[in-house]
Amino acid sequence: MATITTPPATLQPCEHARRGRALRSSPPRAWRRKRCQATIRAAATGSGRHLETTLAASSAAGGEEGDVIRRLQNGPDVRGVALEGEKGRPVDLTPLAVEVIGESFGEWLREKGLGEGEGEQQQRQLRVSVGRDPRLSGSRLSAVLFAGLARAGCAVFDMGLATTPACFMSTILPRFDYDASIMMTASHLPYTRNGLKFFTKRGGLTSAEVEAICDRAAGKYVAKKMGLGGGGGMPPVVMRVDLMSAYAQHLRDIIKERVAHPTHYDTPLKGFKVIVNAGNGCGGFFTWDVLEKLGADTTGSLHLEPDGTFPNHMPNPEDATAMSLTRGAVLAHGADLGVVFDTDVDRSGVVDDAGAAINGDRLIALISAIVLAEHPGTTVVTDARAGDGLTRFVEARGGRHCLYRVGYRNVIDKGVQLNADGVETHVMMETTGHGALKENHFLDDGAYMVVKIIIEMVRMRLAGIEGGVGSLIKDLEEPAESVLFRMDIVGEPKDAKQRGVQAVETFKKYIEEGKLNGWELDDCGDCSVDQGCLVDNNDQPIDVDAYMYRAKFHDESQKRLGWVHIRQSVHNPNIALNMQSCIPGGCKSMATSLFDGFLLTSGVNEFLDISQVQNFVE
Ligand SMILES: O=P(O)(O)OC[C@H]1O[C@H](O)[C@H](O)[C@@H](O)[C@@H]1O
Repeated sequence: MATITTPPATLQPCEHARRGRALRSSPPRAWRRKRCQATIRAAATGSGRHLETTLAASSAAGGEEGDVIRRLQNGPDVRGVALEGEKGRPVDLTPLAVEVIGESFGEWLREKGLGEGEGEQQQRQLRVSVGRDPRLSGSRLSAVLFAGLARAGCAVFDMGLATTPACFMSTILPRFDYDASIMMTASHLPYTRNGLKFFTKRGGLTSAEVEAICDRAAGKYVAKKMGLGGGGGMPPVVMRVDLMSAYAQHLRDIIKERVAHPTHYDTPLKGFKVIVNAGNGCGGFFTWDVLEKLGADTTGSLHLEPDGTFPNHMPNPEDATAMSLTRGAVLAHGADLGVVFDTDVDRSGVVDDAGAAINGDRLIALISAIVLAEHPGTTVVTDARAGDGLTRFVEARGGRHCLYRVGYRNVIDKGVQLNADGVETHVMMETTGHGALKENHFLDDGAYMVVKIIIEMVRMRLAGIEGGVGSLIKDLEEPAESVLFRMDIVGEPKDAKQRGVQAVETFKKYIEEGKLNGWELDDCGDCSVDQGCLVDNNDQPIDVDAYMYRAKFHDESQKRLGWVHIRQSVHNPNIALNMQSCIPGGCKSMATSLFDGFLLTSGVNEFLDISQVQNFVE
């Protein structure tokens, strides 16, 4: 297999990147050789003594065993298999892994200077909260997470079942005001998985920060395996706190204040019927603690009880069953709105009163329409899988559309960067339903997105506007076709990431060298964001989510048929190939061109399972 030596090249360096930041040509950190010495400080159990062991990076932090921990990093999250039951995937998110990651996070926080230099006390104890989704592995893994945090000297606050955005809000809401928070969740992934998301008051940690924590944890893991890490001792003291009631009140207050109902201020949702489908994840609270307390009728809501086996369907606004069951309930009960949350409520989708599913591009359009009315001319950042119709929708309302890398953190970070560069950017949304607003701490919060939509729904009725919220996006042009293929990366799991990069880079090279007729890499032109900022400047190449490209296809008559977006999955060893066409049959033409001209001829079929594309073409 060829070794990747070139960094993922620039499609077209973005103006914002050109301003002051040099492009680095280093390979992604995940497989960069660590040359430093790793110091493992291991506290001897009970005795208070410290063993200090210095190991060469190649045998500890850089060694095979430590890679067990590093491979748990999925972009800005930690994700892994926590329960037996997945064919070919052993448990890797073990209690020991979670404990050392928790401990490393606590130490990392201290190193970042949190809790220092406040008044007389030079260093106060850091306060870290922990929430979790209802997964079966959650309570066992929480216990070791608490232990890891306590070993790092943190005071631990257990919020029990919570949502990911609520965890972040526990660092902001006055009664809580924690230094940091961890949410234990694997979002919409199967019940066998679990994971961690990290927050400080600044927001979610970046991929690079999580990588640093995992690197540190890898050293601890190796030391513990060698019997050097201590452990045991007294169980940590953990304070149980009720965060979700305060978070729900925070959401209720926003709705009350912004609707400012002229006749019933405290119950602005009186007369509205709203269906919630929580998919047995964490979103049930929104029904009884937000909607009903504001006067809404929620009869007919679905799967509100948390159940870590997810017996009905995965909680996910992209899930066809979740959307169609919600649609059925909305129509059966004559509801004004249906709401679908993902497991940990950082994503959502809705169904309008006519039963139309509003997720993906439609949800981005709906939120953009609402926010553009409040902030004319604002920029909307999405991932590059958004359709051309969405760009026209945003532009028709005076907004600007910036298409960026897939991955919610990438999209949010791009918005933060644009604002810092003076480009007013209020909306950052991924087509998966992760949506963040500038007005809400740049936090991807599925419940807050629904709050925005509900406020608009009530305002429309108060203003006597006919039609539900769906009427706000009636001019959104949809693509004629859209397809997603997954090509599994075959072979040794440890080589999967590198093979994935190889496949994606080969695709790019093929197009650049003119080996694929009709194809052209999409770029951002002169980088005015209104032309779509399809930029991959990769000044900070991080793991797999730095390597992704979008290319457009023209047929022999130079007619543009659509585009393809290629990238490596962050969760599983596969290449995701999204295709969108503006004409019926366009996806088949594009798939055929790629199959014959690239997949069969470039050699990538030696390590990619291309059968999905083949079946589609044939
Ligand atoms: O790479 P995939 O398996 O398609 O998953 C990609 C998606 O994973 C998660 O859901 C992240 O939250 C999203 O930001 C990301 O787009």
